[in-house]
This record gives sequence, structure tokens and C-alpha cells, in this order.
Amino acid sequence: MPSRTLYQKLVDSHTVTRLDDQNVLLFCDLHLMNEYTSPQAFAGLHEQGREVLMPAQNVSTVSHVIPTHPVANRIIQNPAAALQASNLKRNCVRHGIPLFDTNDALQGIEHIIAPEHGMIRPGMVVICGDSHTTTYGALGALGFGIGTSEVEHVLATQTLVYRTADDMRIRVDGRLPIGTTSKDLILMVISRISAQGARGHAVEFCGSAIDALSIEARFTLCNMTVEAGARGALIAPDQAAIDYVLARAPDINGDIRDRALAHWATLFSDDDAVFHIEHRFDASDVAPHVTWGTSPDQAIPINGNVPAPGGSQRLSTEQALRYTGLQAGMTLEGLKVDHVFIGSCTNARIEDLRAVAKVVEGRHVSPTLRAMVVPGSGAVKVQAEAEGIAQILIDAGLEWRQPGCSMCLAMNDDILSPGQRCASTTNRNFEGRQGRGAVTHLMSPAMAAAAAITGHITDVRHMDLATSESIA
Ligand SMILES: CC(C)[C@H](C(=O)O)[C@@H](O)C(=O)O
Ligand code: SF4
Repeated sequence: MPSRTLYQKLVDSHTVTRLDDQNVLLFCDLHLMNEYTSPQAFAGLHEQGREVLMPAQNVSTVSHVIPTHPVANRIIQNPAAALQASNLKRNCVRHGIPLFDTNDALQGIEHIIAPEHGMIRPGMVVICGDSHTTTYGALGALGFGIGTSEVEHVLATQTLVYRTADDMRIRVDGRLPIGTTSKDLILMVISRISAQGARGHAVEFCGSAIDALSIEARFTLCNMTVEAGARGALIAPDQAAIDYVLARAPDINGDIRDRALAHWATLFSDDDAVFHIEHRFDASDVAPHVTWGTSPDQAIPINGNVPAPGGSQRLSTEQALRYTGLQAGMTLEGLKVDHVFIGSCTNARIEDLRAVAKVVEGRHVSPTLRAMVVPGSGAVKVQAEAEGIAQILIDAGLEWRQPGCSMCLAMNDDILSPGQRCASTTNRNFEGRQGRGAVTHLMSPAMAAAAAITGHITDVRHMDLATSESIA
């Protein structure tokens, strides 16, 4: 057997048949669905009188359109959104597909729910009509987003016509400095390789800095790799990943457990496997990063300067500066924000909320802004409440909401007004993403928490925290 990358091993083990030089028919172990990208797929399926081939290999949740107001009964007021949610329910009931419905205590963002319930395991292929499916690479599973017509194909066949990607390896050695996180690392990586830098590639992360990341930090890293254009993100599963999965998947026991462990032990890139592109970064270079523009690669270290338009980036830089209202040469520290949003499939897990609590504990949110925390799932919410974190956030003046995509994208009741500036732990800062005319600055949870306290973009390393060692 020739040497293979981890990505190639995963594709090979799921190839039903090779279609041509570039395409294979790929078996998909798990298909996740949301209310937003599934309705036409079900409609297409029904038009052809077809059934869902493997209902138990599919899971749904209502995540994008759901309101997050802190009330018990979650009624969707917008008629179009309510219809999307009720359609999803009807389709799931009809086909016997498990659903985390609007009032389910465990409902939440798809990419947060799936791993926390042990659905994601090393070596799997996981797909979803959602680009941030790359998240699952953190557990050594190949995850990627698909389009609506592909959703229909998967429902009918549990397979996908899949064009194989090239291999990229990103090695990160060294130690992340205190006050920085995997969010800062991935913002730095994307800013260096560009929003198209990993286009057409499955990215494997490796190196001592990656090994040292918690599983939740790895989720953040792999989640945002799609913002560099990647078609997948992978980290070879180590003991930490295996422990994470086994703690959440009680069905993996006895014989199955032995077989699973033996299989997972093969999930790494062979020593002499060839990557089409390789990058190296030093974790000790990472500073807290913040975006200044309207693309996730338009990010700078907190002590850096907003770039001047020039070279091949001249037009896009000019346009971004026009939209964000910033000037070349300025620093971001001290920039006033109107809103702080802590949430999304990138940064709404328990560790993210703990990091926020460490920064805001014993302080109060600036009276000049509104700050909102939206846990990624019902389970995260319950855990944060049990740990006392929710109370710390509430005491500090942050709003404690119900789970959902919320202000990550303005597709529900949580929308910014034109001209508002938001410090946000999300993954995209596109024009109008959080509301028409609103400006998004992407950053880590700790940095967003610091902005909530001071009222402006602030280097969390200067917050004089009693426990700064453990910010993140
Ligand atoms: C709505 C969905 C198709 C979209 C995605 O694919 O990522 C959304 O989740 C996003 O983050 O922009
Ligand atoms: S939280 Fe944001 S990025 Fe994640 S699935 Fe929802 S809308 Fe997309």
C-alpha cells in the first residue's frame, strides 16, 4: 500500500466506487440537517416518491432561525422561519429521522450538538448542508458542507458524488502565549494564507501546539478552517480525542470498543505521505487577533495597524475600509463597540464561556453597550448554569440567552442596527452578516469579554486579571 495522508485514508475507506479520475461515490456515516438547507431537498425527494435510505444515519436540529430570547417556550414569530421549522419537524417525523426540535432541552447549533452527544467519531465522514461541518476534523472525522441537491442525494442513497481534494498540511509548533487561543491562531493563519489560501484542499493540522490544544479549542480551529477555503480540516485523533469520544459514546463498548480503538490507531498520515502544500507557523508568534475588514482574512494582531490599500488587495481593502469606517494605519485597540456577541458554532462551548467568565467576574459590562451570550446548545447552557458561570455573566450585566445561531447571522430576531459595531466571537464578518450596515469584528471569547467590560476593543492581556494564566 503506498503512503497515504489521513485524508486519503478517510476517503478510501468510504469510497463505494471510483467514478473517474477526480470523483468517487462516497459513503457518508452521518448526515446532519438544519431547517434552512433541508426543505427543498425533502421536497425533491418526495416529488420522486423516494424514501430516506438510512434514517438513523441522519440527525436534525433547528438552529438558524430560532429566537434566543430568555423565555421558556420558543415560538418562532416570523412566518417563513416558523414554516421552515415546522417543515423540518414534519419531514423528520415522516421519515423517522431524529430531531432536536425547537423546544427540546438539548436543542442547539448542529456543530455543537453532534460532538457533545458522541455522534462524531474518528474516521467518520460527516456531511451537512452547512459550511462549518469542517469542525469535526477535531476528532479525526472528515466533515464538509454540501449543497441542497446533494442533501437530497444523501437522503436517498446515504452517498455523495465527491470530488477529491488536494492535501495541505499546516504544522504549528511552540506554545500559544497566555491570553491567546486557537481562535487567535486560526485568525492569524487565515490572515497569512488568505481566505482562498486552502481552496481545493483538505487541511491537516499537526505539531506540538496543535497537540496541546483541548478538544474544544480544536473544534474552533477546524470550524474556521473553511474560512480559508478549505474543503476539510483534520487533526489525527490522539488520546485526548479518543477520551472525548468514549466519554460521550456509551454504545462503544466490549468488542466494538476494541475494534474501534484498533481502527482509530490507523488514523494518521503515513510518514512519507505527500502533501501538495505545506505551511509552518510558530505558536509563540500568535497575539490576540481582531478583524478590521469584511473577510475573515482581514485580521491583525491587536497591537498591529490596519493596512493601507495596495497591491492586488487595493480594491478589496478600500471597499472593506469604506464599509467598516476605519482608516489605514490606525490600531484597533480603543475602537468603541456598540454590541458584544459571544456565541456561534465557533466559540459557544463550555470552555469559551469559562474564558468569558474569567474576564468579567467581579466587573460590570460598560453602560455604553449591550452584551449577549448565547450558549451553543441546551447542554452547554445547563452546564454553564450548574458551574455558576451563567450567574457570573448575568451579575456582570451580560444577557444570558437560549441556544441557537443567533447573531452569528441575521436570520432570526437577533440583528444589529445599521452602523452598529460588534465585537463578535463568530466566524464571518461579511458585509451585513449581523444586520444590514452593521460592522463585525471577529475575535476570541476572552477578547470579546474584555471589550464588553471596557466598551471598546481591548487587549485582554492588559486586563489585569487575577488569574491571567488561565484566560483561555
Ligand atoms: C445557512 C448555512 C447554509 C450557512 C453555512 O453554510 O455556513 C450558515 O450556517 C453560515 O454560517 O453562513
Ligand atoms: S453558528 Fe453561525 S456559522 Fe455556525 S452554523 Fe450557525 S450561522 Fe453558521
